[in-house]
Amino acid sequence: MLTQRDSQNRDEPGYPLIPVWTGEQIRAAEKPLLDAGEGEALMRRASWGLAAHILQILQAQRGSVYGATVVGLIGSGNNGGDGLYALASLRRRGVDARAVLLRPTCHTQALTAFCQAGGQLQTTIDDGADLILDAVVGTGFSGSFDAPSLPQDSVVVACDLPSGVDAETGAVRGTAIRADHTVTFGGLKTGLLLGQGRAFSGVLHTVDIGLGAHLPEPAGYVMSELVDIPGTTGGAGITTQAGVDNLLRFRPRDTRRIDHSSGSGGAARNLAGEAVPVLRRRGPDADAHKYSRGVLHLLVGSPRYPGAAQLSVGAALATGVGMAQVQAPDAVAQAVVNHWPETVASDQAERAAAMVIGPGLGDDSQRLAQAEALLQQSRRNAVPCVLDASALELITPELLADAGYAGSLGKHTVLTPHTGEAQKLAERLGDLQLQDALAEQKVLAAAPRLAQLTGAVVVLKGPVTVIAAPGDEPPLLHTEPAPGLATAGTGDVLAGIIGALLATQEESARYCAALGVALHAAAARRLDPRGHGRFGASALLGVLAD
Ligand SMILES: NC(=O)C1=CN([C@@H]2O[C@H](COP(=O)(O)OP(=O)(O)OC[C@H]3O[C@@H](n4cnc5c(N)ncnc54)[C@H](O)[C@@H]3O)[C@@H](O)[C@H]2O)[C@@H](O)CC1
Ligand SMILES: Nc1ncnc2c1ncn2[C@@H]1O[C@H](COP(=O)(O)OP(=O)(O)O)[C@@H](O)[C@H]1O
Repeated sequence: MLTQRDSQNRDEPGYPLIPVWTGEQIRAAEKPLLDAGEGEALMRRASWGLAAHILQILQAQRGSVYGATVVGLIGSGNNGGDGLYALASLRRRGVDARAVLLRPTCHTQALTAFCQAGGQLQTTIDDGADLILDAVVGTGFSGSFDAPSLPQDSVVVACDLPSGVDAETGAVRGTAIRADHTVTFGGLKTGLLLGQGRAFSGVLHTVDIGLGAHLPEPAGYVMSELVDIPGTTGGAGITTQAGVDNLLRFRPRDTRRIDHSSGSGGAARNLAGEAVPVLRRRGPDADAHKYSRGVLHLLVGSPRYPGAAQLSVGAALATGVGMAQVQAPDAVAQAVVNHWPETVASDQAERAAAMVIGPGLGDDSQRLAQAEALLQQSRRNAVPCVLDASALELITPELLADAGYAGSLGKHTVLTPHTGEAQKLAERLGDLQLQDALAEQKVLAAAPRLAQLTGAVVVLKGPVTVIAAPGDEPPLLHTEPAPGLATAGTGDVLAGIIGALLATQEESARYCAALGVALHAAAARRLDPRGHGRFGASALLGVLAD
């Protein structure tokens, strides 16, 4: 039976978590199967899935597959083998599939299968091809890649990973082939979502090649921007072909197509019927009052940056709190109250269920002293707290070493640095491992390291945002593009959103931080679905409540 709360939540968008692995993890999962002599079977499954996706793409593009021209660019390893087997399958469906061998050697059995299906080798890449298949190099990529030039008008499909993209970091080494679609095997790879990998991969499709039980704990979970789609979600440890495709293809504007009336009390499920974790905001209890719902205390703004206070308070109100109270110099507090009359100006944080410390404090020494005192109060009483912007400068080796706190800020504290702020923190804490990870743009390593060093939840912000908690829970990633967020003040909005969630949700700080990041980006994508970036941070406030 559904409770009143469940029925409210069913209308609330949720963000299913999809597991992702590094290329090395996928290769390690394949190893026992390869050792058991199943390599050929894996390759057949991969290539069959690849061909099936190419047929769908051709069908959508041309209205039919018969007579379509596909040119495969074939490398020397198993990636090329997958490509050749897929081309052989396509020929059997009436596709004019040809191959260009880009290296002196290739997978011999796959070449034989291609030739037996009537395939011809050629030395040039035709201008008129409907589709180019990039099967030059996949997870075995080393060194640097020199991408061939491709005809402008052909759709490009990458086999497993666009050639030239690092399977772990998404970095392009040399030049890479830019794909419109990537069909990847065994599970989503981090390199398809991080760095330049996201832009080079196009639409992602996955093919389940039966690695299931061999897959290790994921390197992280990517938050999908979706509501419930019963039966179509890729779950932990299982990546389902239809599931992940649907998840990654859906966009917020498509949500009207999703049937809220069917389903299972709001839980997303994978094709095996298993529940997958979904991040979802809860509304207030019917019998809540403002104090039980949660008071958020914000120490924000300074004479130099009064606007930051307006943004973070406005974001907290639009996200939903029992009460927002602002601690700021009189003129700043007055401006906030004039703009948001429901706000209470207060220098006392006694009733606070959560705090936001930092947006707009700048280098105002008086404000920073107040911030330090409030941080100590949060620490003493374990009050959930967001530390943002210049409040991050309060984190020093001495603060962490403070007796009684075991070298930790505590899992109730959320730090929200962008990579520049994280770099400064790394230097202040003297941690070379973190400095190196940041310098190499290895955000999936950097965020957990900072969480480990501080004992706090870390939101490492950027085009891809990584949320990591101390301990062994895998990091969460937000990768859906929202380039318009690269504008002043959006970080202040994020701090207010996360603060409101900490004050009102019965969930961990890690959960609230991740949900806040998803709500923030979803608001930007609703406001600016095409990514034109023609909005300022304050416009986000108007769409946060949607
Ligand atoms: N291992 C397996 O059993 C399976 C592997 N699969 C496929 O196999 C791929 C991995 O296969 P491999 O381990 O053979 O590796 P790849 O085929 O990805 O790459 C290795 C080959 O590419 C060449 N190469 C490396 N760096 C290069 C560069 N910078 N420029 C040009 N050529 C370069 C190497 O000389 C080597 O021959 C996966 O991406 C996937 O497509 C799938 O068939 C599923 C099963
Ligand atoms: N190119 C981008 N794509 C998506 N999100 C971005 C991009 N650049 C910045 N962001 C997001 O915008 C916000 C900026 O925060 P921050 O740098 O603290 O801004 P400010 O201090 O001006 O408020 C973060 O949430 C970050 O993840």
